[in-house]
Amino acid sequence: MKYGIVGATGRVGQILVNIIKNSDDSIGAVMFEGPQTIEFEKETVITNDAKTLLENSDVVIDFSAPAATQSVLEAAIENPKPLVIATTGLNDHQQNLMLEVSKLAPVLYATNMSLGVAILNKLVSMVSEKLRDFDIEIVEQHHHFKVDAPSGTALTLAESCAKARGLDLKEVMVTGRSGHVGARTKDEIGVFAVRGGDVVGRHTVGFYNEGEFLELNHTATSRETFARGAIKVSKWLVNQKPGLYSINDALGI
Ligand SMILES: NC(=O)C1=CN([C@@H]2O[C@H](COP(=O)(O)OP(=O)(O)OC[C@H]3O[C@@H](n4cnc5c(N)ncnc54)[C@H](OP(=O)(O)O)[C@@H]3O)[C@@H](O)[C@H]2O)C=CC1
Ligand SMILES: O=C(O)C1=N[C@H](C(=O)O)C[C@H](O)C1
Repeated sequence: MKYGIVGATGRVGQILVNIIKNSDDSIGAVMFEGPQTIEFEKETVITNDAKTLLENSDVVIDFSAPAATQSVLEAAIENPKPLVIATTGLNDHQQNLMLEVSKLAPVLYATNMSLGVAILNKLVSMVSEKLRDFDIEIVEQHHHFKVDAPSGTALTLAESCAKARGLDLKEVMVTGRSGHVGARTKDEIGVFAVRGGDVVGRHTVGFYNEGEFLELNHTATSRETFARGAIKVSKWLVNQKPGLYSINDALGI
């Protein structure tokens, strides 16, 4: 299979490139914005043009930035290809574009490509529904280079918690508290971002009540987890019909 990689020079992209280079698959094309900081095989097309990337790939994996994801989605309307999108911080327009492309080709969007987080997401949904009276607070920790906050994963986890209680996340999410903010309201879901050092990714979903609390935590210790997860779901995605898929669909959980 020929992969197209958006964000090939990035922190995750470089790991992805190395894994695929050492496998039976190949890299048809890579896309990034700035200078070329790593070596590619001579048959790999290096481009910053999404159309060229799609033309030279059987499946595209995207760990980049929302602007790059948008250009790939726009090009995919004309040249649909299976897309695995891992970039976070997408706006409503970009998410709608993804929906449009998914009518033409299989698209999988996951804010976290790890199996552990996929399971965590199912757990928090169950706990949120069963422990209805418990206050939910989510804390995520990431490296100091991360540009979006809260993390895509934290937002997905918050969305699962809200949905399990029949709440609209937009109405109940609180991302900061400072000053005389008053007592916590019952339905609030707090989502807080910590940034520092080289933390790969840590998410804690806490359920707090009087007399007890439960905290569910996932910690990623290597970015290889995300890269390997994305490759695994790509192999599943290429055999699917057009549609918008989740990581749960690909993992069968
Ligand atoms: N779903 C998941 O499991 C995970 C998702 N992520 C998400 O993946 C994304 C990338 O993360 P990370 O690897 O740490 O980021 P980096 O900043 O290290 O890498 C970003 C890559 O995207 C490229 N890029 C940025 N803007 C453009 C553009 N306009 N056109 C083309 N290429 C562009 C960069 O190229 P250049 O450097 O040349 O500008 C670089 O290759 C983030 O959104 C992050 O949240 C990260 C880990 C796991
Ligand atoms: O930017 C990162 O590094 C990560 N981003 C994803 C997110 O925003 O949830 C996934 C992972 O936690 C690492």
